[in-house]
Amino acid sequence: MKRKRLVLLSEWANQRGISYTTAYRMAKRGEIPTEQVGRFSFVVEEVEVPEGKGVALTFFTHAGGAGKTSLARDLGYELASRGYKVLLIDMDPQANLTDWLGFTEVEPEETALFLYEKGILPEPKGVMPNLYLIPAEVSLAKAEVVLSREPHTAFALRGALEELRGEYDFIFVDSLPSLGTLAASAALSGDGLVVPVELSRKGVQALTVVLEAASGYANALRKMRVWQGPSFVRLFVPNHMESAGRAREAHEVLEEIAEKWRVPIAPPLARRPAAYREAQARNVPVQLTEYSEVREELKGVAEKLLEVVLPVQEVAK
Ligand SMILES: Nc1ncnc2c1ncn2[C@@H]1O[C@H](COP(=O)(O)OP(=O)(O)OP(=O)(O)O)[C@@H](O)[C@H]1O
Repeated sequence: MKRKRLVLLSEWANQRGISYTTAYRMAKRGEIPTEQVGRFSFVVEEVEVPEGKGVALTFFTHAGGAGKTSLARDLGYELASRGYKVLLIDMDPQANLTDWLGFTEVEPEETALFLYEKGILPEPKGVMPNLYLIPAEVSLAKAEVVLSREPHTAFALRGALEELRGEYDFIFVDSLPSLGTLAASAALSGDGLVVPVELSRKGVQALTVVLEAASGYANALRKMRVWQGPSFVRLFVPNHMESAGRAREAHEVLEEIAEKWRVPIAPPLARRPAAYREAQARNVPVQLTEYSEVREELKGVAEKLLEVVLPVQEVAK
């Protein structure tokens, strides 16, 4: 299927060995099709991408600050700019994903709360070409009350996503830092978990609990005959990598855990506080900050994710 792919004008110029000024002038004269996203100009190219098969993944860990939300935002942007149609669902009442994408005025009925209370998943909002968002706001926390009163509602999101899979290539669910009922409902909604891991002693220790929880979710889905595979955790994404020895030690422990549980590991993302602060302040993915080295890192993580999920996607077809 043909889709629009967005290439940063500066990157497009680089690829062709021409100066940014020349590319900018060509865009101004209408010689190349461009689209504006915030203050960034993109060249629009047509690409062939596989038809929407809707791989749904939950960004999951109870460990706070590991990078679930940043990763959902940045991988969502990365895949959308390659031409994949991506839906992000903010399942965290903190609503950082929603805020960071610049959505500030959100009503409770525009969030997943509407699904738990009324059985309807709200209409996604457009973020940029190929990228959509179901936002959150603080009252999404009330979904926990519904879930404790009506535990079977835990599968509501999974059911709603089944209907949406045909429309999107990827659905990324950003879970909250908890192992409670709302986090479980988010985890049960798709084809497995993407787990960002802070490269520290505490960060890798937290994985024991994540892997136990993941086994529980996988067992429930196996019993329903809706999931099978070696591990429900589909990818570890090491984050906050520093050059200090402690991060390397943590990576070695992560490698042992990953081997034992048969979970692939993505290339690590370096700790770059200034880049992530700038991304939040300007409501853009981190790839659109001044820190261009982070773009290559995110490309590497996206490649690994595609390698991990696409074969299963073919099988599930
Ligand atoms: N590689 C990184 N380098 C520096 N800062 C980062 C990096 N990745 C994420 N951050 C920052 O760390 C903070 C926590 O990240 P994020 O909110 O994505 O994690 P989370 O797991 O979703 O958190 P929560 O537990 O609150 O849901 C954010 O301020 C984010 O900008």
